[in-house]
Amino acid sequence: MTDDTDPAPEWRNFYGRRSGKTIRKSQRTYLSEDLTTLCPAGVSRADNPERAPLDLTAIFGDDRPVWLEIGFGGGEHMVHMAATYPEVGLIGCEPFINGVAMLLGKIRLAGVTNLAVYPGDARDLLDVLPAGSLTRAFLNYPDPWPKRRHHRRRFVTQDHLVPLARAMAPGAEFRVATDIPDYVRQTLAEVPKAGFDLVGNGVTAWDDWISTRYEQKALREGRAPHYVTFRRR
Ligand SMILES: C[S@@+](CC[C@H](N)C(=O)[O-])C[C@H]1O[C@@H](n2cnc3c(N)ncnc32)[C@H](O)[C@@H]1O
Repeated sequence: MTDDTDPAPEWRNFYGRRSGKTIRKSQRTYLSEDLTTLCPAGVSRADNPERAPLDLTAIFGDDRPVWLEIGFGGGEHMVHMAATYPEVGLIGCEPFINGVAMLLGKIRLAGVTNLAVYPGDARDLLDVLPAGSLTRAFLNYPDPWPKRRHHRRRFVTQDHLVPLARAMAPGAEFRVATDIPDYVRQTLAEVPKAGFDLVGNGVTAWDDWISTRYEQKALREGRAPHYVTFRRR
């Protein structure tokens, strides 16, 4: 199949450039068949240059609570949350196209319908989420950027946290899981500055947690998980 006949060539081209990876034919099928319905219109800058807020009621079909997962990786946590909380709408973003394809496969297997997917950068999505629209957000094993000169690329910087705080309702919960002690340090220093209070910081997972691919890798390599919880002021 050539680019000209692919029903969703723009996604393949976009991610081909970003990740430098080839998308397998089976994954391409998921992308073209499922992403069309799961990806809300109006998130990308090309689609929505004015950055008008998304209509979450139209996306989920009613006024249900909406939760966000940033960087869902292979999607196991996102599908688990969607299945555990069918009364909630889950919106997730992930720029790694093979991760998006894995999520789409898991959505098919689980038969969950309360999800929306943005195959791109969290900042694009945060820009267009209505103010105060989220009641929970998950940041599971964000890219660690271990070198000191790269710490400013971490998600837990004000460039990301201020838009996240704007999108979250007062009292909303923000969960961060990481295996990197210096990431915990930066999280504890930066997240409260953006308008959150720390409500939990431990090595015991949340009751409804499901271990992710990245957590399994960390455990195999001998790194201990940290589970940090904040509440939006
Ligand atoms: C270390 S992986 C963890 C994946 C998954 N959450 C897990 O626990 O297995 C970090 C993920 O964050 C994604 N990511 C990095 N920057 C991002 C951004 N700006 N917006 C959304 N996702 C991002 C990466 O593509 C990657 O899949």
